Amino acid sequence: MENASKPLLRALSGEALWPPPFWLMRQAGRYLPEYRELRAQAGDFISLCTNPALAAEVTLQPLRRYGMDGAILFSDILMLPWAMGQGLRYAEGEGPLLDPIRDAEGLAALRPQEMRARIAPILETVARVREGLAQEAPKAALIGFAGSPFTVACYMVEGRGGGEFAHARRMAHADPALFGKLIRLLVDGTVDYLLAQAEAGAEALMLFDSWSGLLSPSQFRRWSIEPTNAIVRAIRKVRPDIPLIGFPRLAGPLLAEYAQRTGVGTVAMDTGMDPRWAAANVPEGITLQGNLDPQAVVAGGPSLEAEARSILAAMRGRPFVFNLGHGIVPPTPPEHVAALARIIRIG
Ligand SMILES: Cc1c2[nH]c(c1CCC(=O)O)Cc1[nH]c(c(CCC(=O)O)c1C)Cc1[nH]c(c(CCC(=O)O)c1C)Cc1[nH]c(c(C)c1CCC(=O)O)C2
Repeated sequence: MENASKPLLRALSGEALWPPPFWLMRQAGRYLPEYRELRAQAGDFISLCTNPALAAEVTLQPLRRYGMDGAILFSDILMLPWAMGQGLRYAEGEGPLLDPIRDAEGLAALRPQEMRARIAPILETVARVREGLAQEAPKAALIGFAGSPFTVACYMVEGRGGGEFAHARRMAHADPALFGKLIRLLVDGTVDYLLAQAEAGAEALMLFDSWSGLLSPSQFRRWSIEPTNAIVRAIRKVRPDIPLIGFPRLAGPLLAEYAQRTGVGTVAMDTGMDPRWAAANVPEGITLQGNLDPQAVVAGGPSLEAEARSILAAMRGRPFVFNLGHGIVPPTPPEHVAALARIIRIG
């Protein structure tokens, strides 16, 4: 299927379509009973991410219910440090736990040379999802992804989420040489990883910088914009036309500078971003994506409808992809997602 006939790829390449194409961050996951069933079969989360048959199935589940325009590879941003040899587990109710890297020895213990072999099952998932889409949803496009270096470094240094990543942010100030070395390792690893996903069949690539909004403006430029730009330039050399989406969550007004300077063709807006401000301050040629509050989807009803319509109205006439401002949360009733899909499709 040509790019030209896939609405998501057209919008990501700068076309204003109405109604806009949509997909939802974390569209595969615990809010779906069919996900919980396969997750239980797989055992732990890493086993699910490294089982191509199950991971491909989970990727396709939300499209069967809701007909999104995009499927996002079922994996996790922390599979990259895992593939580089960092200890990782997902504890029930605690989220990811990693063996923290706090010094040069910890960094030296990583084995980036093993990465390619360890991501093989994830690339196999990509290939299977492409086949599945060709069969079941030929107009939907496959999005590959990675975390941005800063956000992945936050988890690698801290060892866990749930706080404000004080150790990682402190290391960035106190030992920028060491933190910079970690960031460079992640830039190179992320370029390899994303190009491998593209080679395996991913049609667009997204970089999640979920925690870049914790940085001061100068640190944001150094640890979010610059590494993202390095990744974009390296990918463009090999894949000049593949759509790239950047998500600098909580960046506030720095979203405009991120859009101008990273080179991504699409920026994803978080829940707190005013779409009208973004429309006025992000260059016209850049596609916007977002940004419905995931809690509005949990609530459903008139508030869901009013919020969705207000985003649609603000984005009319612009290259735009409807999405949430952050991932779907587990308590979301599946029928509210169906209601949202109907609202978007009416435009
Ligand atoms: C920061 C981050 C992570 N992972 C991700 C981010 C960036 C986006 C964001 O800010 O949310 C990205 C991610 N994680 C997952 C996907 C898969 C594709 C999809 O969006 O459907 C994607 C794109 C699956 C997942 N990643 C995780 C799950 C839940 C695992 C389970 O089934 O128990 C899923 C479906 C686990 C995870 N993974 C991560 C955390 C903090 C957690 C625990 C919290 C939680 O459970 O939601 C790290």
